[in-house]
Amino acid sequence: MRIDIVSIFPEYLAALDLSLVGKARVAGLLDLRVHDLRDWTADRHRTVDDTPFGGGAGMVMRPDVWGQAIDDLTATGPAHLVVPTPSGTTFTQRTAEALATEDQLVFACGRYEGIDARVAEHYRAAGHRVSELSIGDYVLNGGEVASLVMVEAVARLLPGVIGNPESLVEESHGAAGLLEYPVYTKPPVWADLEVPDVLLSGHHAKIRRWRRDRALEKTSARRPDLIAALDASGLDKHDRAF
Ligand SMILES: Nc1cc(-c2cccs2)n[nH]1
Repeated sequence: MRIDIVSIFPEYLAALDLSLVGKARVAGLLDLRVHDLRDWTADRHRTVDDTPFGGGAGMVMRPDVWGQAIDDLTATGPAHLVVPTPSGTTFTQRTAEALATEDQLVFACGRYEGIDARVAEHYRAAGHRVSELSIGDYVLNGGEVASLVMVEAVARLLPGVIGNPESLVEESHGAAGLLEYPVYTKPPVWADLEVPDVLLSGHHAKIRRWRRDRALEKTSARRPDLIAALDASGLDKHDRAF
């Protein structure tokens, strides 16, 4: 997969050189390129924004500069344009799974009051998939942090990026559709707190059952909406024996 991220603060994306995503890039599992939007400006001041038509506070990012950048970056084939915005549809694990199947993602990091609406409109009309996505109901100063979140969530789903793909099933919001059970490691007693006996029993069926029960318990308590979704998908009732 190729991922292009365009920003007026490309250094904000330096975190993608580190850890899991950084290693995946070095290993050639992910072709990730970060670009400075101002490289596509034509004026001396490298202008990327202007005042909003219709008035109002702040500045809007120009469509012509974004058009130059996105045209260049999508010249090799169909790409999925991702525009982080607080007014977008909610980015979830399902969204990450869908994006992870794409050949190319282009993240357009908006600043100021946003990107001229014609950019998304133009690329939809040109046949590109365009997703305006929110990572939550709060407002950031720009799309860079949201892009970091989404790129990490997508990259870790790519083949070979994480060591044990089985762990993707049982993690929160994974294929099981539940929040993750509580985990423990050495020492067996810490701050006068012991590890649940079942986890020391070596009885794998009981451990599996205990973990499922704790995952169902936690999900019911914290995210009843996820339980409702599971019910709708046919969660076996006795499966809730906790
Ligand atoms: N979820 C979310 C996205 C954003 C922004 C994206 C671009 C500018 S602000 N804020 N909150």
